[in-house]
Amino acid sequence: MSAEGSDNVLVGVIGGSGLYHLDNLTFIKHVNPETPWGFASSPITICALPSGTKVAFLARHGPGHTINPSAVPSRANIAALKSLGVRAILAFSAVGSLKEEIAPGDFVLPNQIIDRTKGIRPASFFEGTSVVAHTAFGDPFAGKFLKWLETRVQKVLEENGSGSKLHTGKCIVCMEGPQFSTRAESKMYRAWGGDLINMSVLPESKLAREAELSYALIATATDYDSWREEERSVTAADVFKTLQTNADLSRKVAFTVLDELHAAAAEGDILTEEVGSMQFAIMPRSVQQKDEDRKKLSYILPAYFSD
Ligand SMILES: CSC[C@H]1O[C@H](OP(=O)(O)O)[C@H](O)[C@@H]1O
Ligand SMILES: Nc1ncnc2[nH]cnc12
Repeated sequence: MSAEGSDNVLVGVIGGSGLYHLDNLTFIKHVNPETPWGFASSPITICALPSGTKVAFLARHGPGHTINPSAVPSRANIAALKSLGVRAILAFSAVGSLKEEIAPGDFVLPNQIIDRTKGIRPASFFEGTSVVAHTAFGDPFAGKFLKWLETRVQKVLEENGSGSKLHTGKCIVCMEGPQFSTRAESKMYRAWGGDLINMSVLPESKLAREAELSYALIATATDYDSWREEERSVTAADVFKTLQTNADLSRKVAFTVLDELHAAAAEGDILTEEVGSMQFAIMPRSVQQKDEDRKKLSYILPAYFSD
């Protein structure tokens, strides 16, 4: 672990489209660790809550939204956050709704994912190494963390009085993009049981699991994608309409939950499922693992790969 860990930053926030900063928190500094997978999307902002609790913030597409979803350096993003000492990641994403009851402006805590990426994104820390690992991903989000968030996010939405609803237990489809879906695809995802769609939750969530980090996504609905017969299909302009309001509300949610989340992370409360989860995922023939690969992997999993 790098010297950056001494900041005691246990919680990382990943901001998506529209959420490029947490300017309701106090800026402390930028850090930009070089990981074995390169640099993160942008320097990571270390910022403080009024209590002094520090958190790390990373803009997924860079602060000027210059990185398209297929090119987000997710391995570097997750590795960099882990190198700071982060144990839990609260990620935000702008999503399309595949269900009538999930309206633009609503917030959602998905618990399942359907993968419609096209295999062009590096999706594992083990890729290209002599180490094989088969990570359990049946429940792609941290279950206890999701439960923990439910009441807290609900409270912020109610207090905000904007009418934004919270939906839980939903399934998000992650498509490759950058173009939006056809009408036929949008309808197919509904038939498959998809409730939401974005271009970012994979491989981010898989990599968080490989790094034994607790990961939850707050999906903020911006549009109805392209399945509604009578409506025109989604455009970026539709997405932009709700992006700013959703981002403002996301900042309120972050401001409200981060102190308590830091405390829970410090106690190990919501982290028990992920820590240790890779132990039986890694194929055990360590004699055949190259030293250079063990060194690389020790950056994210020192418990298994530090000699
Ligand atoms: C701007 S519309 C499509 C774009 O928005 C979402 O980004 P993020 O998940 O980072 O909020 C979606 O995944 C696409 O990348
Ligand atoms: N309709 C949509 N499809 C994919 N990603 C999105 N992000 C926001 N809206 C989206």
